[in-house]
Amino acid sequence: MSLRLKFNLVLACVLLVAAAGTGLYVHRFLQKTAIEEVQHNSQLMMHAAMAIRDYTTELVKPHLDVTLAEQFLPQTVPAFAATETLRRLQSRFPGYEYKEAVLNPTNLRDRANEWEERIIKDFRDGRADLKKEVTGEVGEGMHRTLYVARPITIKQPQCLACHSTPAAAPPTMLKIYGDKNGFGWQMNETIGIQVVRVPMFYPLEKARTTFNTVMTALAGSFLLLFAVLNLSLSSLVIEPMARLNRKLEDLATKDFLTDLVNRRKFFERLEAEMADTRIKKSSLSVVMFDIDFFKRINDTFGHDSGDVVLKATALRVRELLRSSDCAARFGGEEFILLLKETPVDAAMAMAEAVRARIAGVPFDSVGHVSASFGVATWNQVEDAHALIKRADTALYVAKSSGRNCVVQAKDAL
Ligand SMILES: Nc1nc2c(ncn2[C@@H]2O[C@H](COP(=O)(O)OP(=O)(O)OP(=O)(O)O)[C@@H](O)[C@H]2O)c(=O)[nH]1
Repeated sequence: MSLRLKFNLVLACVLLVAAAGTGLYVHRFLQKTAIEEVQHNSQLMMHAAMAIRDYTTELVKPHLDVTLAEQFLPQTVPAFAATETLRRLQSRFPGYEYKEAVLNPTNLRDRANEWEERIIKDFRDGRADLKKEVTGEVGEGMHRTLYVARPITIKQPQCLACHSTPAAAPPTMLKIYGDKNGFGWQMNETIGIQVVRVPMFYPLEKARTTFNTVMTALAGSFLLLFAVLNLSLSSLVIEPMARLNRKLEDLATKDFLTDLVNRRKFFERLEAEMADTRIKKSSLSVVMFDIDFFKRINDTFGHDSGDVVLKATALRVRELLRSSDCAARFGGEEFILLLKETPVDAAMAMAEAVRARIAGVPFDSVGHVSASFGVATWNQVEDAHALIKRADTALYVAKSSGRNCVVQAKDAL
């Protein structure tokens, strides 16, 4: 696995974990904030209703009670005042509701529905604490609302003036509401609940939009970070390392005088090509050659001139080889060629071409130079050392046969 792939996998994992962690935290925080906002709004409505009730009882009712004998004014009833006032909010704030739900109301508009009845009964039967509010959620999606319910318990005897029996009630009230409903209330009886309903859709929708915005910004930042870290990784680590690796590879495999591969690399290539040749059932040859009387060149023209001859020889060899072949400096003034898919006749011809190229054109400031050649074709059985040994022996024969010639190695026993 490449360094970049490993780095990107680790980085992607870290960023995913960070995004998931942040997402979870932000989501919870926004949901909590949205619910708190709804709760705050519901408390605000409940307290507004209580304030209107108190205002009506203390500042409105005493002034209008004197007219009760001639005309019953519902505006003097605290429940009516609170309900009517908060109902006017609904045109500006749809879904925000206040209701005084009663089991047996004077005004049938206030009759409790099924789930309100359940809450009233919870208070009446002691399943809910009369001193506390009950809160909960109803509905789904767009219609999901939070409700707060407080018990309405008869605590003041003057309430019973209108609600004990029709005979005790003001005739002006009976004229409006009749004598069928809203009677029989008892002291300390929980007759209904004040209910506030606040829609949860808007704060939750706001939380969802905020969450999406935060996560999109986070994803954008992470993508930017990903790109910047990748670019930095390339320029600060991967490219310098690749350059260093190439240098190390060159140091380990190249001959720096001739720029040919060295002995170690040649063996590696030879063994790989032998395996390939065996699979393809093809042929492979090596040509070993050594410059004749090289010591004399050094001694006559100097060591530097000897180096120039070695470099020029490498160049001449390279010009003749195919790209699939390989030329190596085997040591001192000794070279070796690896010829792929080359039977012995073609290898002999190549060796002869190289010999002619070296001997045919004089070298700068040194003049005529020659070399002796040994050619061996792999017999598909021997190992790399044995093959080279046979080429070396043939080269020795070429040297002892007068030099500047090509000798074919004997077959291995
Ligand atoms: N200039 C130079 N000379 C080298 C290098 N490596 C080895 N030599 C010289 O090559 C010479 C090889 O000499 P010998 O082994 O006697 O061979 P030769 O003189 O070529 O004689 P034959 O091979 O028998 O034809 C030695 O003098 C080495 O010092 C090198 O990198 N540069």
